[in-house]
Amino acid sequence: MSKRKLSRQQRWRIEKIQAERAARAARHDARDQDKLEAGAYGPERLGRVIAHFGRTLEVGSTTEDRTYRCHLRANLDALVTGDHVVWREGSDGSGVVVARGERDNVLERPDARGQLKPVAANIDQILIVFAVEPVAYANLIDRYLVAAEATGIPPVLVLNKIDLLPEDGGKLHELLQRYEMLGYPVVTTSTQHADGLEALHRQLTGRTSVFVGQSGVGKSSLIDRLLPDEALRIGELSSDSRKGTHTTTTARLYQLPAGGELIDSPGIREFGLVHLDERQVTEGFIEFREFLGHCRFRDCRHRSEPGCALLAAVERGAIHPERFASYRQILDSLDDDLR
Ligand SMILES: Nc1nc2c(ncn2[C@@H]2O[C@H](COP(=O)(O)OP(=O)(O)OP(=O)(O)O)[C@@H](O)[C@H]2O)c(=O)[nH]1
Ligand SMILES: [Zn+2]
Repeated sequence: MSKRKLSRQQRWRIEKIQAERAARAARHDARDQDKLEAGAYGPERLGRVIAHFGRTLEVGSTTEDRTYRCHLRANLDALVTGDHVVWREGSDGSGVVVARGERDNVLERPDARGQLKPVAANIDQILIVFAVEPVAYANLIDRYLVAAEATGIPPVLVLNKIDLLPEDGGKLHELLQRYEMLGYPVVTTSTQHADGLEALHRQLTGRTSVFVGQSGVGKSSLIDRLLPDEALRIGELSSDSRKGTHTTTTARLYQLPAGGELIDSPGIREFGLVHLDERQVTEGFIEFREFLGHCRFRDCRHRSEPGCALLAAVERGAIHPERFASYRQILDSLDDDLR
């Protein structure tokens, strides 16, 4: 609803609620300040945000295998799952977060009003899961790759359900080779073999990862196998859901038994289907980069312009024609979005 359409009474109510909130936060903060000064909080410690519910955070300790419920000082901006923080433990076992570490990167998602909101931070790799069945389309993989490139977080391709591959590997082998030649790591998995996740374990160890991909490719199945303490995981989710309607969709950080972390939420899994602009799409095709800026016209849109460096590269085989077709297709879909 636009601001103009609010009645005076509605506006007054909203202002009153906001003022009450601010007053409450200030009271909290004054209390914190008193407690901090009185030494009711322990020394500063490092931690990482495991999950958050508004200004209440679950913070993982870097030195112990447990988490602490913390709140956030009023002078700090909202934190997201994966943020590194400095926090202090209170005498009652809860804590207060006093500072946020620099973010390496942040993953954003549009909220209900279409505005981008951060959902997770400090991610080392985006695992783009696709499968033998439902069959992986190059264009969809490219779309995920472009979205990943726009975040600056390195993508990894995970081909799941390789137990369903025909003997000769079919057309998928060719496709995988294309991405490997571009420099993208490719991992193949199957949740149906005892050792089907070995390569994936290696890729995940020591890093913070997120899984994204189309419905039905096996993300849940993979994550269930990676986090064998499933009962615990589901328990956590259901206890969260009792606290409110939106909490189940907030991202959560899981410790992988072999080392490394996984950040997961339904919103993160859908990543890739976000809106991108033309420049992001063009730069998201990494093999195009060396040709950009070399077209005859500075504002070349690489359609049919004479002297286009991209078209020339396709012509002499330096850019794969299917990748270029995919590029065009993604750009056309952006035009549709605008209509
Ligand atoms: N043959 C085979 N089937 C698999 C494999 N991994 C998952 N599946 C099956 O694929 C189907 C979809 O798996 P899910 O794990 O629900 O897929 P998802 O990506 O989480 O799907 P959404 O929850 O819709 O996003 C299920 O019937 C799984 O049993 C695999 O490696 N091989
Ligand atoms: Zn051009």
